[in-house]
Amino acid sequence: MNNAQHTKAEIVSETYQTTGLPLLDDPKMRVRNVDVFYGEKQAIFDVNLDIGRNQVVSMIGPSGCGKSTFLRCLNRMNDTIDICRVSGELMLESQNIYDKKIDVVELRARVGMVFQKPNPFPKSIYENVAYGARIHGLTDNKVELDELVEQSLIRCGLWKEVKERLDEPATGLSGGQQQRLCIARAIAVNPEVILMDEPCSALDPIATATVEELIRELSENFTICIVTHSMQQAARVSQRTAYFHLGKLIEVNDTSTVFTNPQHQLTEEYITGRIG
Ligand SMILES: Nc1ncnc2c1ncn2[C@@H]1O[C@H](COP(=O)(O)OP(=O)(O)OP(=O)(O)O)[C@@H](O)[C@H]1O
Repeated sequence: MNNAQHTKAEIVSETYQTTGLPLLDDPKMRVRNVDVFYGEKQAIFDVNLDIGRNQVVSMIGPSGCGKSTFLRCLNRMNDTIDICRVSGELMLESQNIYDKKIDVVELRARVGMVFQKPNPFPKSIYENVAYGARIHGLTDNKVELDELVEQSLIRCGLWKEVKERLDEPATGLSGGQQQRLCIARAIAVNPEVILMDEPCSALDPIATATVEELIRELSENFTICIVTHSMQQAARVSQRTAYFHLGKLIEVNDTSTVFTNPQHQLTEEYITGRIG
């Protein structure tokens, strides 16, 4: 470890208490004292954060700072990693999502996820959207299902592009279309929260702009948490931004404050490009 890194680690441990406004009135999700370990190694340290309703919150920070790990706590996706252990309290409305009685499949319908690489099922465009609704028992009725598929695709701006080819394989769509299809699949089960882990990193600039526009529109009805490597993207799509460093939530505030008037030295160094 060189001196500069050493100093950063010291800054984080000496001053660790999240700067800004991590807590909100009447949040959608409430995270308290969350630690995450992979085996012996701690990846997230004592995070306290409220996720506001019908808002977009961005998670930013250098590679390996724990953004994805934190995001995956919010719908227990870390349960799929054997060595991963999460402690602390994570509430969705008034329910502790780590309660033993929680049905994780139901939880993931309430808190949906969109991944970095578009991952449509190897099925038709129609089936990709209808599948979740069927397995979650929303409807089996063909007319209702048709309506649900159409509405979900309309909301994702994809209907006009695919309505003549609903029975074709989803894998035949472009990358940007596939990602919008994955978002349509997530919203078809009417989630309360949508988690997005770098949803545009595999897309070209035009497809990225379309997905960003979609994220802004969806935030009218859904709570959205997005991990992004792009500060410009965080600035364009989110109302709040959370800056992570070495597993700690250093600063969170409304997005314009984080980018124009950061309160913590580490946030400032990151947004001015001095931490990569
Ligand atoms: N499955 C895993 N097993 C062991 N360690 C892991 C695992 N996933 C992540 N880690 C470690 O946890 C820490 C945080 O990783 P994480 O992927 O959450 O960071 P990130 O900020 O999302 O990084 P990136 O921006 O590069 O995607 C890193 O030190 C990483 O090596």
